[in-house]
Amino acid sequence: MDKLVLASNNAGKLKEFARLLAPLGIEVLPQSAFNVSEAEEPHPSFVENAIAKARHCARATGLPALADDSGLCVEALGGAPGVKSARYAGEPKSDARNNQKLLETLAGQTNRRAHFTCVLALVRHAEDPQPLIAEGEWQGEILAAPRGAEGFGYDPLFLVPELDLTAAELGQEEKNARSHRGQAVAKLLECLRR
Ligand SMILES: O=P(O)(O)OP(=O)(O)OP(=O)(O)OC[C@H]1O[C@@H](n2cnc3c(O)ncnc32)[C@H](O)[C@@H]1O
Ligand SMILES: [Mg+2]
Repeated sequence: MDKLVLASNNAGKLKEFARLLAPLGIEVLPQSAFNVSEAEEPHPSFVENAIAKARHCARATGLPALADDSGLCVEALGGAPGVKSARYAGEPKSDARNNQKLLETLAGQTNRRAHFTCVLALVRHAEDPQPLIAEGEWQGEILAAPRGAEGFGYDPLFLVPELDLTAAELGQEEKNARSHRGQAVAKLLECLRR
């Protein structure tokens, strides 16, 4: 494998992957470079959606593809928004409206525990019978008001309790060192070295 396509249209994720995948030492291209259409993500689990996105991209490009399906799982909401995190407040996708809806939904709620989940799927080709899968989780709490301007998505509401900082108050290196995505990539790189 000397080239890999990132099967994501999320600018925030792509930025994080650029650093996280540097140790791979291979050419990593965004799927926008190939005009890949947006994949369907209809499944109830992160892993199924990640595989669907990776296969869609590999089919369109003829190259190995890596997809990330991720989301925020809030304990008091039974794991919601979960796989629906990107469109929690409906179409079109909007981080600002998602955060607003989360704050409103959790108003008066004392259990603020939540975690981010990331599932990565790497397929060598569209019909790969053995996708490489790697997962990561990041535990935190949902604040009552946003803090910080880094990152993307729900980062301004996601408090990392041991630091007393939100994910949006962390530099990219600091976030990558702790995040669900950082942990999943570390495991993926481990699998690839075997
Ligand atoms: O499917 P792609 O094209 O990769 O981009 P997406 O944004 O639609 O990605 P997902 O379907 O995996 O939805 C994940 C959503 O979960 C949230 N999310 C995931 N990782 C996050 C992170 O590190 N920080 C903040 N929010 C995150 C954010 O709202 C994302 O839009
Ligand atoms: Mg998506």
